[in-house]
Amino acid sequence: MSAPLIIDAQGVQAWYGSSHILHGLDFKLAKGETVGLLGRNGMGKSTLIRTLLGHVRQREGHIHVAGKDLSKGLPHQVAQLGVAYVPEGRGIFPTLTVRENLVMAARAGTSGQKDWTYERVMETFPRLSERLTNLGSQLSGGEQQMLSIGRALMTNPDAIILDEATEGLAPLIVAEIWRVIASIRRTGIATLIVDRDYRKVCNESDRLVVMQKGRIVLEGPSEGLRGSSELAGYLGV
Ligand SMILES: Nc1ncnc2c1ncn2[C@@H]1O[C@H](COP(=O)(O)OP(=O)(O)OP(=O)(O)O)[C@@H](O)[C@H]1O
Repeated sequence: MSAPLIIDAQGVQAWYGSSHILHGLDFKLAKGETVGLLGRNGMGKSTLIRTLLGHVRQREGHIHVAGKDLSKGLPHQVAQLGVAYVPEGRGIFPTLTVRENLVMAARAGTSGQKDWTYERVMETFPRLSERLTNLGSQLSGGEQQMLSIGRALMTNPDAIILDEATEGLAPLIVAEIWRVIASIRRTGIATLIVDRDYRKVCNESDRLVVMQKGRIVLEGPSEGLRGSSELAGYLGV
């Protein structure tokens, strides 16, 4: 892998109380690549993401973000280094309008890049542009999800992590979100995707990482693993 690493984690372990969830795994996300993180329910995908982002405090191992040692880092430090997070269950401000939600997230990226402006987010999500004065709480689930992705883009990130971005949404909205994910990918922002639609993840990623019981059990180029019996076995499909 020759591109610089945005996330470089080694020997990551994590616990919730006395439950040992992650058992020493290595994970890398290089500049510009799209990684699909797969695994059955409860295998530790969200925990890995939340650990890399500094949300899980009970952890061990080495985590470097953009070359900086954030093994003991906090979520805002990870965000400042250009990693945006679209959490499962969204993460927007319900009492602020769509416009306010977007504008307050705006900032230049780590290299001063300002590619993602309010106008560009509006063009990307025409639906949101029709709801500018609505409060976050007044949006449909799909619109909230778009707003959450829009907020992440407004930070001009080097990487964006999408945890179950299409969960519980209607098929038309799901298709629209995948369209946006594909366009984010084309702009060169590194992306880490967790989604239940493993076929879509396989098709929309460069590399797959498969987890089972808090360990990485399979990884490699998506093209090679897509449709393999080994992948099907781990996913139980
Ligand atoms: N806050 C928490 N406190 C205690 N245990 C938790 C907590 N969050 C998750 N777990 C447990 O950690 C394990 C891994 O969960 P995690 O959510 O990381 O899996 P996942 O692969 O993302 O699954 P899913 O697709 O169902 O979200 C599960 O056994 C889960 O019950």
